[in-house]
Order: sequence, then C-alpha cells, then structure tokens
Amino acid sequence: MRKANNITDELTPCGDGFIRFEFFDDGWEKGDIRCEDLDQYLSQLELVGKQVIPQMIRKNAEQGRPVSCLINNPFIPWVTDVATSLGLPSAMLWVQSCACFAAYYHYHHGIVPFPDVEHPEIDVQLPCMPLLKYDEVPSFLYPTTPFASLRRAILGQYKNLDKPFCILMETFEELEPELIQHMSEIFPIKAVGPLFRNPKVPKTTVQGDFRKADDCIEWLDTKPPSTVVYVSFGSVVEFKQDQWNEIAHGLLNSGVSFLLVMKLPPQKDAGQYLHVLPDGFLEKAGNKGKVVKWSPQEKVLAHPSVACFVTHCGWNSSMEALTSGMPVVAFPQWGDQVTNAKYLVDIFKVGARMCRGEAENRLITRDEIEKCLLEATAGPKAVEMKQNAMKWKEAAEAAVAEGGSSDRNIGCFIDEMSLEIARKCNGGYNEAPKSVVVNSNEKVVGLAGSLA
Ligand SMILES: O=c1ccn([C@@H]2O[C@H](COP(=O)(O)OP(=O)(O)O[C@H]3O[C@H](CO)[C@@H](O)[C@H](O)[C@H]3O)[C@@H](O)[C@H]2O)c(=O)[nH]1
Repeated sequence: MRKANNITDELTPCGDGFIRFEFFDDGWEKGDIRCEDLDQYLSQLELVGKQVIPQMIRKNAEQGRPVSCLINNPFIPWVTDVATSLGLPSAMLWVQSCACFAAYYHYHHGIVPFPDVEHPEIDVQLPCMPLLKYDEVPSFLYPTTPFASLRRAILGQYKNLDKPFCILMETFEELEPELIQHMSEIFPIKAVGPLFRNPKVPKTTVQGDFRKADDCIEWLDTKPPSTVVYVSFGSVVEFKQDQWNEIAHGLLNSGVSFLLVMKLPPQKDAGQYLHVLPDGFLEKAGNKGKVVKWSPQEKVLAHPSVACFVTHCGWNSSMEALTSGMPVVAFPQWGDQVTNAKYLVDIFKVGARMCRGEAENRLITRDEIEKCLLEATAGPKAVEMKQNAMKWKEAAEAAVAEGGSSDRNIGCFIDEMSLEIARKCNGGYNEAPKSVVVNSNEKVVGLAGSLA
C-alpha cells in the first residue's frame, strides 16, 4: 500500500486539513506461512497492535498531535479496548451495508432462525429487510462455509459493540432508510457514505490501494459512449482457471467492448492461483478489449464510455457503482457479496443477476455470461437499470453534499466526539484534541477529509 501510493511520512493536504498514514510491523518475517491462517494472523495483529498503538499515540502526543479518537474496522475489535485503556473515545467504521450488519447482529444473538446443518435451506426474515433466501444471507453464516475464521472475526466485534460511542457506516440513509432507522434504535449508528465521494476533496491524492493502477483511461477515451463493459472482481476474489475460461469466451462471444481486470496472483509461486487467458484471446478481442492488472476503478466507473460493471458485489464496488450511476451485472461469490447482489438486483434495481454465489457451487457458463452481458448493455432492461442507477447517483451525491444526510451525520459525529472527549478529560486524558486515528484497511479518504 505504501509503495503503490508513494506514501511518505509527510502530512498530505486533504480537504480543510491533512492526513497521514502510519504503519506498524506485524512482527512476522515476510512470507511467513502463518500469515495465511486468518485466525493466527488476527491474533498476532492483536498481540503486536496492543503494544504498538499506545506507543504511536504517545509519540503523536509528544509531537504536539494528541489523538482524540480511535476508529477501528470490524476485523480488529480489540482497538476499542486500547482506546478504553488510554481513556480515549472510540468509534467503529462498518465497511459493509447496514443489511449485512443487521444479519450478523441477528445471527450472533440468535434472535431469528438462520440456515443450520439440519435446515440448510430455510429463508431468513429480518426486521425492515426483504425476505432473504438461504443463499442470500452473508455466506460466512452458512453452516458449511469454508470461511469460518472470517465468521469468527466478524462476529467477534459484537462482543465489543457496547464501547464505541458511534458506529460509522459506509452507506447512506436514503439507500437503506427503514433499516438504518431500525438498527439505530439498537446501536449508535451514523450513515456517512459514500466515503469515496467527498465534494470537499474532489481530487484527492490520498489513496489506500494495494496496487498501482494501470493506464486505461486513454483507451476508454477512444470508445463511443456507453459501449464498454467493465469487469472487475475486487481485491480478494479468486476464480479457478475453468471459470476464467468461461468469462473470457463469454466476453468474446457477446461482441461487446470490454475492460477486464485480472489481478496478479497473491503469491508468485502459488501455482493454484495462476490463471491465464485462453490461447488467442487478446488477438481475437483486438481493439475491442483491454486487460489490466488493476484499474483506477472510480475513474473507470465515472467514464462515459462505460455501459455496465460486471462485479463480485463487494460493498465498496457496489457503493462506487451506485454513486457513479453505473448498472451492474452481479457476479457474487461469498460473504456479504451474495446479500449485496440481492439488494443491487431486487431492491436498488440496478443489476442483472449472473449467479448466486458460494451456495450454488457451479461453473457459470459462457452462454449465460454472454446472455447476461447483452441484457445489461442493450434493450429495455438496460435502459431501466441505467435510469435507476442515475437516481441513486443523485441521491448519493445529495447525501454527501453540504447539508445532506451523511454530511450532517459526520457533523454530529464530530460534535459527539467533542462531548466524549470533554467527558473523558474529567477522567484523565486531558490533552487538547487535534487528530483522529482511523484504523482501517479500507478506503477512508472521504471520512478523513470531512473530519479534518
Ligand atoms: O482494478 C481495481 C479493482 C478494485 N479497485 C478498488 O478496490 C476496491 C474493492 O473493494 P470491494 O468491492 O469492497 O471488494 P474487495 O476488495 O474484494 O472487498 C472485500 O471487503 C469488502 C468490505 O468488507 C467486502 O464487501 C467484500 O465482499 C470483500 O471481498 C474498490 O474500492 C475498488 O474501487 C480498484 O481500484 N481497481
């Protein structure tokens, strides 16, 4: 992340203030095999982080920047304990939808029956939400999920949720209105999204990508309006080679122009992750297709040549698509993606469904892919999805504009933080507050800008 974005120790101007990233070592050698076991890795991060973060905070205070609030993401709930031990206010930044937050909450407390080993295919009805079929529930909650460690990590946070004075959410009130209101009766939720779209910092240089983006905007500039399909599956989803083959042939057979992101495998030597495009693919595609390892996605989604977005429905990609007025082809795999796909297709009505994700456990064929691409790029369904997407774009922009719901919520957060600090000052921590630590591996540029 540091290399990909040329991050230095300097303060970078952002909005009315500045932002700076600080990193700490996880204490393991590069390539340590234990990093691949999430349970082990998260424990190590906690062990090291609990020692190092207080030191970082002290050092900042000594340098005239006393920290006023710690914000953690859901995978590192122990940061809240660090805040408590230092007498600092803490908040949590939930980086998925309110719907998924509600699903995990109801599961954790056993309030509503979820699919289990004996009843793996029951539907789930949660308050203020559409009926979720068994395969539309976040897949980490399936009894058969291979990602049990992620379930533990996510549910772990619900043990600590009585401590943060605020739960910031990467959503906006107009997107999930009844649900946000309902969950706000249980938790101190503030919807502050979309975080990547901050009108006060329209051209920020602060980025948190893991990779450097390849050039593709000039290529898009050569294409007519609304003709290119953008295909990207986020930063962690991996397909087997046979699924890549079907995707490649589906793209070629559909005849549409496309920009395809094929990430580098996570480790050069991890043979099972190496994937290639079918022989002759690039030649057949010619100037109709471009393949990159990483794209500047926000710019791509805002480009007039792009007609639709084939996505794994990660929440950042979903929010970016909605905020850019971009229809989607939903190609979910696991976790919250299956729930996001349900919302994108059936509730927000901006998506065509390509597949249903983990529970299906099948190869999505080139014919299905071709059919779905054509449906999403031409004809009445494409027009309707575009119209709906444009409405969400307007709503998202209004939410973060001055006086919009997310802008007001950030304002309330700051006010409440000041009160918390005043309250804590009486209890011991009495430096004048100047900076906020946002501890998350997600993009939080907009948040930091607004905080400043
Ligand atoms: O070529 C690319 C591909 C992606 N991105 C960016 O990378 C982010 C991808 O985020 P997301 O869509 O959320 O996908 P993942 O990175 O895979 O996110 C993981 O974490 C998310 C938040 O918890 C979950 O919603 C997802 O299911 C989970 O896969 C977005 O900001 C994209 O703009 C690029 O800039 N260039």
